[in-house]
Formats: sequence, structure tokens, C-alpha cells
Amino acid sequence: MTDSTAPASSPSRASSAFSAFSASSPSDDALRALPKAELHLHIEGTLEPELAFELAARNGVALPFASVDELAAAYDFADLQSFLDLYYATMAVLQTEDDFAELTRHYLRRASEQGVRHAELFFDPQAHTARGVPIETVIDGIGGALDEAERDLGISGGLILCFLRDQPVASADRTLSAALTRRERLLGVGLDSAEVGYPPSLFQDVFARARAEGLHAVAHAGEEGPAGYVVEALDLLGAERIDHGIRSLDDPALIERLARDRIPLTVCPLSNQRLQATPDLALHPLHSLAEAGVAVTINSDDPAYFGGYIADNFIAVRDTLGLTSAQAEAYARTSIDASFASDARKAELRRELEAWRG
Ligand SMILES: Nc1ncnc2[nH]cnc12
Ligand SMILES: [Zn+2]
Repeated sequence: MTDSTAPASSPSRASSAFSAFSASSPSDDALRALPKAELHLHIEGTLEPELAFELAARNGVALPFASVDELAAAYDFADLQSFLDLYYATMAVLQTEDDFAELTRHYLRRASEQGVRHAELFFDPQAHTARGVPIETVIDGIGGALDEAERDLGISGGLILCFLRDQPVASADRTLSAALTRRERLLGVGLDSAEVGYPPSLFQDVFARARAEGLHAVAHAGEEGPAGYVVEALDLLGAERIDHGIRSLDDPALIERLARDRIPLTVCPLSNQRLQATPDLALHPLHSLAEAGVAVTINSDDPAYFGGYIADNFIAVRDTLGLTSAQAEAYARTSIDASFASDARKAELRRELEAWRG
């Protein structure tokens, strides 16, 4: 793999020392140390089997599996829906504010070890309120752990409330109203869950209301669904980033638009492999999107289920598609640029990236 596949923002310098660094293949440790922003991470998707069983026992919730090993063995998915069925069933163990805080603490500790310096966490409140868990319990638990991580680990970040697109629009509307009691905790809103048959257009009004509250807007689109859903997410929801978006490649005009308007795609290689959104990681379109000038970032989606956290995704990309140090740095820089961090925080993170290069 040569530098010709580097993302558009990849640096170029004349010095031979830099060129040697630039073309080298980074070690696992270097990829873990690479300062980066995680922009596509469902906090419920970080629930590891061990913690799921611990919380099940603590809360008296029955899991439909006899052991940690039996649960882990079920992580063999044919598509998005087969994953979602298990994902929603397992998260029933999350009941109290403490449970949500503990889940988030576990994730942020791991994220820190994987070089995450800024984390924008998706959460699915409707999956919890439907079980009788108040939305304040969810937001206060996750938000409290984020505050601790800022203090103890130096990780900045925030929360993005995702509407479940396979639930009625009226439920999304009620969820937004309820969440606005914690407005200061929210960075933005997103759209997730089963995609095909649930176009973004359904959620135009609720996204307009969220944007009027000053919230950022992102949306899953083009994971399993068509490129047309990406266009709808941009035109009708005002999405500032597209989560996944890999099917955009089916529409050359859309690719041109994404590149021209610098609309980031938060891509999740291991997820796409595990959910068969891409037939083989070696054929993943990550670098093709970057070569087309699209602002692409590497993320982990639901790492407890898909075999790896964010640095593991970088490592898997290196081992299958190839990844030079310059490319890794460029993907990390794009993640900082595409984040909703303040300009001051972005400047700090870019300095950390410079220091990583050495
Ligand atoms: N990959 C994914 N796509 C859509 N909804 C999700 N919820 C959690 N993970 C998801
Ligand atoms: Zn996702």
C-alpha cells in the first residue's frame, strides 16, 4: 500500500526522515497511542458478556444464555437485524444510574488505552424507557461517568441521543421532549436501529425541533440502506455527519457532494465485516472513500459485539487493507476535525497528534 491511498488531508513533507516515517507501517502500540476521536460508538454496544452477567445477577434479570461463553458464542451475525435482536435483549440488564455509569466507566477506561482523547457517545433512550427506566437515569449515569473521565483520564466528549428509526415517530418526539430536561448534557441527536424500510424522511420534524434547540444532527444512513437514504439525511434532517455511509459509493454524484462539502463519514470496518455489510474486510471501501476526497474516520460502533475497540479497527485495517503511519495520522486528524469539540479542544488534540508523529 502506498501513500497514493492516503486520505485527502494526509500530510506531505520533503524530508527523507519524514518520508520514511510516513510510509512505514505503524505497530500495534503506535496505533493504540495515536490520539484520536471516537465519533461512532453506541455505549450499549460496549456491554461485554462478563459485565452483562454481573449486572444480570445484581438486578435479578434473566439473560437467555446460561454463561458468558454461551452469550459470546452467539456473536455470529448474518446482518444488522440479527445483531440488534441480541443487542436489545442483552441491554435489559441495565437498570440503575449506577449500571449506566459502570458501563460507561468500563468503556472509557478501555477507550483511553486505545488512544481515544475525545468521545461522542451514542445512546438509545427508547430501548430503556420502554422497559420502565427513566431517561434521567440513563443520561445522569452516562453523563456522570463522562465527567469523571474528563477529570481522571483527560478524555473530552458528550452524548448524542439516537432515535430508534424502527419505532413510531411519536415516540421519538416524546423522547426528545423528555431529554430536553437534560439539554445541557446533549451534544446532538442521531438516528439508528434497523435501517431498510425506515427512511430518514420520517424523522424530518423531530430533527428540525432538535436543531432548533441548538443540537447537532447526525444519522446512520447507507449502512445496509441505499445511497438515497444518505441524501435524505443530508437534505431533510440536516445531518452534519453520516454514520457508516458506505453505500454512498453506489452514487457518484453523492460521493462528489460529500467530498466537496466535507461531510464526514464515520466508518466502522469491523462492524461492517461482522454484520456482512461488506463481504470481506480486504474489500472494505474505507481507503476508496478517502481517495475520492471524502472525510472518512475510523470508529468502533459496538465493540463488545464486533471483536474490537477503535485501535483494534485501525490494526485490522492495517492488516487487511494496509495502513501507513501517514494514513493513520490523517484518519485521526479527520476524526478531530469532524468532531463537535470546541475549537480550543481541537487545537489541543492536533498538538497531541503532532507529538505522536514525533
Ligand atoms: N451498527 C448499527 N446500525 C444501526 N443501529 C445500531 N445500533 C447499534 N449499532 C447499530
Ligand atoms: Zn452505529
